[in-house]
Amino acid sequence: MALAQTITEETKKLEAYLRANNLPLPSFDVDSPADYPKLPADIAKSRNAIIVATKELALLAHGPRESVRWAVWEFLDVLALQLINHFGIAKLVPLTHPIPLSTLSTLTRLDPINLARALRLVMTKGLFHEPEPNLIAHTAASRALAEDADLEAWVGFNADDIFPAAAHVLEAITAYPEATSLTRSGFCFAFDTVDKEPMFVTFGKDANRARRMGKAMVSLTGGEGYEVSYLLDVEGGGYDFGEVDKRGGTLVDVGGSIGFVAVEMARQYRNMQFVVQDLPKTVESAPRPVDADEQVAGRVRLMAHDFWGEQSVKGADVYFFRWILHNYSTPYALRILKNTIPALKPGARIIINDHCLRESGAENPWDEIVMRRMDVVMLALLNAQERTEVEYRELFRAASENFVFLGVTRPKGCRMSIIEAVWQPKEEDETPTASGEITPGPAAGSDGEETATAAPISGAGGNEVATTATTRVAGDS
Ligand SMILES: C[S@@+](CC[C@H](N)C(=O)[O-])C[C@H]1O[C@@H](n2cnc3c(N)ncnc32)[C@H](O)[C@@H]1O
Repeated sequence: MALAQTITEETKKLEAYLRANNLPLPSFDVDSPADYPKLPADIAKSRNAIIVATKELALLAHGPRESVRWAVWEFLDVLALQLINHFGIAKLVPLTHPIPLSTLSTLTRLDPINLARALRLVMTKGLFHEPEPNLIAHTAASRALAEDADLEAWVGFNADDIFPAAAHVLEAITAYPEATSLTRSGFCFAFDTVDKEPMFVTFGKDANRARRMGKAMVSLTGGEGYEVSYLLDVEGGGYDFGEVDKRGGTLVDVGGSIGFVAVEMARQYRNMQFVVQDLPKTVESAPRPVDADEQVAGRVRLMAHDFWGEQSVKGADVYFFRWILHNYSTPYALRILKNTIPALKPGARIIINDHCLRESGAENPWDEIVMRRMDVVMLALLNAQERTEVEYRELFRAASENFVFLGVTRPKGCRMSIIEAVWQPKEEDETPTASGEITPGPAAGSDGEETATAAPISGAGGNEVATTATTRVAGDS
């Protein structure tokens, strides 16, 4: 079988590389590294081929009917991981020696039966093992969960927030088939906030939940294919801010969280100025100073700003949106772009750093799975979506004819794309604010209902999206 041959050949290449470089061979052993080292491109390709071929071969070996029968049971694996994570079991198991199940059950509120069944199901995913009956020990994967607080947060956010939201998507899209409103998503149905508030507002009221999502985002950003370094690696296809840097230009990172992306940019580009905008509570939680290097910290300004209001930093060179527009269906995404327009000077760039979906099957199969899943996560949480190049182009066109869409690039090895447009107003359209000096005004606040009105444009699959959406964007978010 060709797949079996691929697995053999590519595994040999991977193993030879690891041995030649004195690197540990992959193992479930508790002392094995939790991550692969950075591999050269050809070996990374081999590793990917193994992942894809083993998955495909397993599907073929199961056969069509059995594959479908058991595919729909995968949520039970999530349930078991949710229990293990929620009750902090990974931290209760000693790293150095096994623990009797009976002893472990005295350390947790999970009763012995539920503890044992959750453990034994996650064991099938490589977390924990049972060297002898009723003796529980760590594997490398369960150790990672015990030691990596961001990974724990990632599992918690997915299992406790996204999992219930996903379970309510059917109810949400049955009641509201257009699926564009931020307050009518699966998440809102799951947590009883339909027509009350969007997810970000719910999280804004609960510091622990908001912190967990923030840490989960850090875990995702540290994961393979999402590192900020891709964006900044010019030779590898990242964005070249050299020209903006040369003239000491300004980049506004809209929804820039606690500034970690801007800080990485500022470390590489030593002349540029950065403004990081986010909601007040997020900005308050940013480290002060934002970086230990004074030269960097002195050029990164944190600012509370609500992007449902007009952009208050006028005349910057770049308005940067990373993981922002994919959080919103088209009416809202348009609103965000339109709120930026009054601040734009001719030549100003909008740079979006998000997934850009290609046609089905164009990605390598593992990237395809991750990106398609992310698209559905956006549906479940926010009635939002990942977009294709055509949809981005259309989004800019619908926001204003004065945007010139420059296209989409994608750094090698990265799942995220760089989508760029430039503001080129026809002369009569130029506004006085848009051509002058940078005026970082006070943060705009919004205090209640916002109505996002958009011309009808085609959404994914050619469906027309609603032209008007109403969302609460309360100041307490
Ligand atoms: C998915 S995170 C992306 C964060 C960051 N750009 C990154 O690349 O990791 C979305 C961010 O948008 C912020 N946000 C949500 N609503 C906002 C609003 N109305 N105005 C400004 N920021 C907002 C959130 O607080 C969060 O930091």
